[in-house]
Amino acid sequence: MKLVVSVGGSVLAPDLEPGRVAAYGDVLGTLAADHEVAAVVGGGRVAREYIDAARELGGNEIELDQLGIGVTRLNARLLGAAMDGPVKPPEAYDAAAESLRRDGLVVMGGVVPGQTTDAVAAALAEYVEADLLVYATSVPGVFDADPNESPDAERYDRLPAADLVELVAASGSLGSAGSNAPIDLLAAKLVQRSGIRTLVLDGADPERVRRAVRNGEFEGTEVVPDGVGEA
Ligand SMILES: Nc1ncnc2c1ncn2[C@@H]1O[C@H](COP(=O)(O)OP(=O)(O)OP(=O)(O)O)[C@@H](O)[C@H]1O
Ligand SMILES: O=c1ccn([C@@H]2O[C@H](COP(=O)(O)O)[C@@H](O)[C@H]2O)c(=O)[nH]1
Repeated sequence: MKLVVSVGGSVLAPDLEPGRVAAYGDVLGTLAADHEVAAVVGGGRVAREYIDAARELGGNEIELDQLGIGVTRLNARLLGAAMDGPVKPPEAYDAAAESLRRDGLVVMGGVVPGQTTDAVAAALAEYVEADLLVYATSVPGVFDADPNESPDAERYDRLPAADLVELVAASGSLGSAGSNAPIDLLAAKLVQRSGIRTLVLDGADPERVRRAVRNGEFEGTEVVPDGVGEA
């Protein structure tokens, strides 16, 4: 199977704890024994802190995105170091696809301003024709409202891709650099377009990613292609 895993910076390195990065490296490395594995790493709190500081200094949104991309690539290097020694993460989809073909494993961060690594993961999944896309994030799925703001928010177990697009668009998440949402709008649209099976789960423990891939056991939200499961 060809697998793309989006590893949120907030789950990989919330506090730069090497043990957690090693645990992710171990899980992805083990999965790579049986599958082709591409990991796309986010920027997390550190990216947001840089972006906030640069915004106060008067940086424009593209400059702030570029800072964010820099941090995602640092995090990608960190995860790469945990797996196979430090490597420079590919900066474009064709280079990432080439590494994936050659090595069966690739780790990358951001690509261009104006999006998040959610969209990078969805685009890479479409580019390499992945069988499965997993978002390992800081919340246990997609909810009908932000679960960190609304204690009564309910999780979707299965969500048609069109509904995901609608929900993300309604939340106004297509915003400024460093904004947070379960998946950004571009990612949601790419997931819809590609029809690739997509899971959103709590990635705090990388074992959840392993179980989801290995046994199909997972708690979170499965984004299903439009029309699937409808009467
Ligand atoms: N409807 C929703 N369902 C789930 N999460 C939501 C929703 N709306 C907003 N969120 C927010 O989306 C965020 C998703 O996690 P987060 O921003 O930490 O992204 P990440 O991709 O895991 O990591 P990174 O920090 O690298 O961006 C959470 O902070 C959560 O509060
Ligand atoms: O392709 C990309 C990836 C990221 N950015 C910017 O970086 C931050 C942090 O990325 P997350 O995926 O949200 O952790 C993001 O908010 C963007 O500002 C980008 O511009 N392009």
